[in-house]
Formats: sequence, C-alpha cells, structure tokens
Amino acid sequence: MSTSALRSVSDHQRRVADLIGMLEPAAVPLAEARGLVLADDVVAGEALPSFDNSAMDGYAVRAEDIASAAADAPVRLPVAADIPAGAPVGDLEPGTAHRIMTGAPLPRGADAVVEVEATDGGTDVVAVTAARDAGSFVRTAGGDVMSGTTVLEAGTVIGPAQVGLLAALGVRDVVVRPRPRVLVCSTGSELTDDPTPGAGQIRDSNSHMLAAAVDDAGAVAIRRLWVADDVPTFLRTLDAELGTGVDLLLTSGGVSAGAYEVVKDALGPRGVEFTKVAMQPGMPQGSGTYGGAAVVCLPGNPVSALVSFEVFVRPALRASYGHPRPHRPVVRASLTEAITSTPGKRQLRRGRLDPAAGTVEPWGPPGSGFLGWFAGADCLIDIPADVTDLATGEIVDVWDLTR
Ligand SMILES: Nc1nc2c(c(=O)[nH]1)N[C@H]1C(S)=C(S)[C@@H](COP(=O)(O)OP(=O)(O)OC[C@H]3O[C@@H](n4cnc5c(N)ncnc54)[C@H](O)[C@@H]3O)O[C@H]1N2
Ligand code: MOO
Repeated sequence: MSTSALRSVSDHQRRVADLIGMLEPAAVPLAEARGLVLADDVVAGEALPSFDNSAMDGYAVRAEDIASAAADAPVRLPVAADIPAGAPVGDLEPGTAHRIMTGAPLPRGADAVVEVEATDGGTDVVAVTAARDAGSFVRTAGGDVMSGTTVLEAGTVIGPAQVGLLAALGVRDVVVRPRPRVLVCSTGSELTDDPTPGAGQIRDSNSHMLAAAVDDAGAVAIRRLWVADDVPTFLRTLDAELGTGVDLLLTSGGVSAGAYEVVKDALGPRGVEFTKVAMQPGMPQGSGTYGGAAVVCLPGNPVSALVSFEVFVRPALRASYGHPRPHRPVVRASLTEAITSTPGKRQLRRGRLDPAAGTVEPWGPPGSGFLGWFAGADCLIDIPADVTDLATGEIVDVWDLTR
C-alpha cells in the first residue's frame, strides 16, 4: 500500500473518539469520585466555617478588656470556662476569659482570641501580656465559603482538595460522567500464562500493559483475557463477555496481513473497519462497534500497542468522561542526537525528556518490539509525517508521558 492511501493520525483519532463518545452523567459516592469530572456545578448548602471559631489555642476574650495589656503591665482575667474543640457555643461574661482550643466555637460576647504564648497560661486566672484587636485569631462563619455560592464548577477535575471541600460541605454523592468500562483482550496462539513458556510460546504482556494503561487513563479495565488465534473461540468469548456494561472492547494482535489474523477475520465481516494509519509504530488499526460496545483493535507488537493506545485510546477515554485535558501535555525540546524517520508516516519515537535542560534524548531503536527500551523512556518524540531527517539540536514536540 502506498503511503498516500494511509489514513492520517488525526483522522483516526477523531474516529476513535467519536466511537467511544461521551458517557451519560450519574451520581457516584464521593469516595469513588477522585479523578472524575463534575458534570454539574456544586452550590454550597451551608457556610464554611459553619460557626465562629478560634484559630489558635489560647483565651477567648473581649478585645476591650485587654486593650491595656503589655508585658510589663499584664491584665488578669478570671478563667470562667474551658472550651475544647467540639464543645457547644457558650456565653462569655465581660471581664472574664475562656480557655479555648483551635477550632472550638467562640463564645457569644467574645470578639478576639489571645494566643497562649501571649499569656502566662493560667487556668484559674490568666495574665494577658499583649493587647489584641477585635477579630484577632477568630475564624468567622462563612469566612471561607458562603452558603449559596457555587464552590465548584461543572468541568472541574475532582482531586484531593475538591474531595475535602465536598466532604466538609456534607456532599455524599457527586454527579460525574462515569469511568468507561473496558474489556481488554489479547489474541495469539503463541501466548501463554504458563510460568515456563514452551517452545515458540511467549507470555501475554499486552493485556497486563493495556489494562494498566486503561486504569491510568481514569477508565476501568473490568476484565483482562487472552484468546488463541481461532475465530469461533474468539467470537464465543466476546459474545459471553459483551453486553454486560462494556463501553469499549480493546484487543491487541491479529490485525495485520498474516494467515491467522483472528481479530480481523472475526470482526472484519461483522462491521469493524481495518485500516492502515500513517504512523510508526502502530500502522495497522481496527475500529468499529460489536455487541453494543465500541471496538478498538490495536496491533500486537507491544510498542505498537502501547503507542497506539497513547495516540488513539487514552485521549478518547479521557474525553468520554469529560476530562478537560484529554491529551498528554506537549512540550518543546531540543534533540540530543540526530534521528531519521520514514517518509509519509508520523513517527512517535520513545525518548527521555530533561525538562530542566530543555532536551530530549531518543531512547532505543525505532522498531516496535523494543518494550525494554520503552519501559525506560518517559516521553514520545512526535515527528511529523513529512520530516525524514532531524539534526542534533533541532526543536521537536514531545509528549510528556509522566503527566
Ligand atoms: N506482511 C505484513 N506483515 C506485517 C505487516 C504488514 O503490513 N504486512 N504489518 C506489521 C506491523 S507494522 C505490525 S504492527 C504487526 C501487527 O501485527 P498483528 O497485530 O497482527 O500482531 P501479531 O502478529 O499477533 O503479533 C505481532 C507481534 O507481537 C507479539 N504479540 C502479540 N500479542 C502479544 C501479547 N499479548 N503480548 C506480548 N506480545 C504479543 C507477537 O508475538 C508478535 O511478535 O504486523 C507486522 N507484520
Ligand atoms: O506499524 Mo507496526 O505498529 O510498527 O510495528
């Protein structure tokens, strides 16, 4: 096939993204929401803090009662009560102090807290050695969040701070687009789970690798399986697994031009399209729908499978649950050595990025079997299809795989 007949990377990215689409929002418990994206605004149903409280361990007072306090002229006040955190709100009589702990409710009548360091720490009578203005060390109700305000907007990615805020506001369920559910299926009669593979056999690494990539993308690898190069067995397996809440069937292997291309032979006649993309690695690709699920068929070479996942599947999965940044961040860096690329194919070459130096080092050969090298890389060098030679020091686009 001439390279002019190949589909462009961006066309195939669009096709895969359209196939997976966007999932419908649903309420999920807060404990399961980290990494997901709010589908609705969240409005605070109450204020934070919900009551005036102390920012310091010390004494609740009336500022005017300690206005003259100084190190050489302490003001002595009887300590009328102890207020631990969690106590109900009390009342402070003028001319008295309450010993108060950080977070405890400020008693009615008090308007300031004097920290214990500015006192003698007395428990019956306290000597205050510094004046404090009204409002000192008081955290006022609503000072952080006012009831009725929008605290988080739709489209916000829920991270630890957002989980904390929602928990503080008493929100138990949040409305998000759910994690896409992915069935990962390796194919190949050479694959085995046997700890000591026989002659010509290899361990199935792709299903482990792709399930990890699925989870890393914020989706869920609901099951991981492998099937031999046998069309009836492959179809029977899929028919048993699909139709049970699978959003995406992700296969690897069996898509090129050999005599036993199980994925292509089984799904090609059932509406899944097999095509060649102008990309290296990852030229042969399949995409379509089957059994109610979107289907993406990746090539079997491990580096091709994972690069294809990065290029086509990861952004589509992240977009399907509304992630505002579906793609890896792209940075510009200068090459530490010259590299070449096949004409007519966009090459995604493994590299090691040094953000401080602004450089990227090509890491390992370009071939698609070098998973050992890929495992030591942290980025992909994106070489456009019309570029064949890059000199040392040239500036290239680099996909940062660590973010
Ligand atoms: N005559 C042609 N041959 C090939 C072409 C072509 O256009 N014409 N394309 C080549 C390209 S490019 C790629 S990429 C591969 C894709 O092949 P398949 O998707 O059919 O994959 P397999 O043949 O099943 O396997 C390829 C390779 O990867 C190993 N593999 C497969 N699955 C796994 C797994 N789960 N874990 C670990 N390793 C796996 C497999 O043993 C093979 O070594 O086709 C080229 N050939
Ligand atoms: O296009 Mo294949 O994915 O290199 O080895």
